[in-house]
Amino acid sequence: MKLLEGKTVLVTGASTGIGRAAAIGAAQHGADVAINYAHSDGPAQACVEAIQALGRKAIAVKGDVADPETAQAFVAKAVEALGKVDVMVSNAGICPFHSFLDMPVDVVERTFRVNLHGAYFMVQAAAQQMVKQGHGGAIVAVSSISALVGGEFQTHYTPTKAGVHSLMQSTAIALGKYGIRCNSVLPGTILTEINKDDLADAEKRKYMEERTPLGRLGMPEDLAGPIVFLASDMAAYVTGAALLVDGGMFVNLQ
Ligand SMILES: NC(=O)C1=CN([C@@H]2O[C@H](COP(=O)(O)OP(=O)(O)OC[C@H]3O[C@@H](n4cnc5c(N)ncnc54)[C@H](OP(=O)(O)O)[C@@H]3O)[C@@H](O)[C@H]2O)C=CC1
Ligand SMILES: C[C@H](O)[C@@H]1OC(=O)[C@H](O)[C@@H]1O
Repeated sequence: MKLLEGKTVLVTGASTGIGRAAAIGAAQHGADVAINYAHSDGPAQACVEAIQALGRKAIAVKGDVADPETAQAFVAKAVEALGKVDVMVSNAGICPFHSFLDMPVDVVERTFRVNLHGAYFMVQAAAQQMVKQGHGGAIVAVSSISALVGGEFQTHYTPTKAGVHSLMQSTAIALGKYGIRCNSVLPGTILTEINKDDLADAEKRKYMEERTPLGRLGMPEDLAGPIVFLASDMAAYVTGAALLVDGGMFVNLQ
């Protein structure tokens, strides 16, 4: 059963990792897809080709989500190429691990701007278009288990993920009257580029695996199903919700 037949889905940060898996997952469920990315031209093009190989339309639009104009341009180009916006998956993010006491100001500001300001303006631009179209829509933001728990080397990152979770709660209220649903997924530790260096430490990786009741770290594809579900009419009465996708890590106190 295809859950997104006839829908147009926009995904930010979809050259690699969770965004790429979400974009391809949406195409497997019948959607045309526009992806945003910042630097990785080759992987972004490869993602577009993977979607086209599934028989769906796809475009890649390069742009830094930290710049509010990127959001307006992404939505405009998606509408020009694919006709409309039904779903926005706000996923782009960075996590430059760093200790707290000597945290450089520019690392904090960049992380806030990409992860939180970027999500805010992408969600706003998509919602403006959905309201103009007049037939509702769905927004799924990629927050994190880190919205709920802390990290010693993530003091600049975890507040952005809590912020994204909170943004979905408030936009669910602001946009419900337009039939636009807003939800977040909260991934646990998923093996992607963002944590390749961090998890190169074999001891840390083993510790993270052992903390996960399902016995393994996540793969980007583990997020595709939950994101497609929240984007689809199967979740027609779900808004303002947050779905942990963490192999059980959050509940594993001892
Ligand atoms: N991996 C994990 O364990 C977890 C990840 N997350 C969240 O998942 C999201 C995706 O990360 P993940 O897939 O893991 O990591 P990746 O590094 O694989 O993917 C990050 C994506 O975001 C894009 N991106 C980065 N900065 C910008 C920017 N300024 N403007 C536009 N696009 C940008 C990258 O594009 P490019 O390469 O072109 O720069 C890339 O496509 C993030 O929001 C992260 O916080 C949440 C919980 C756990
Ligand atoms: C990048 C980290 O490995 C990852 O990011 C998150 O949001 C998770 O909490 C993990 O710490």
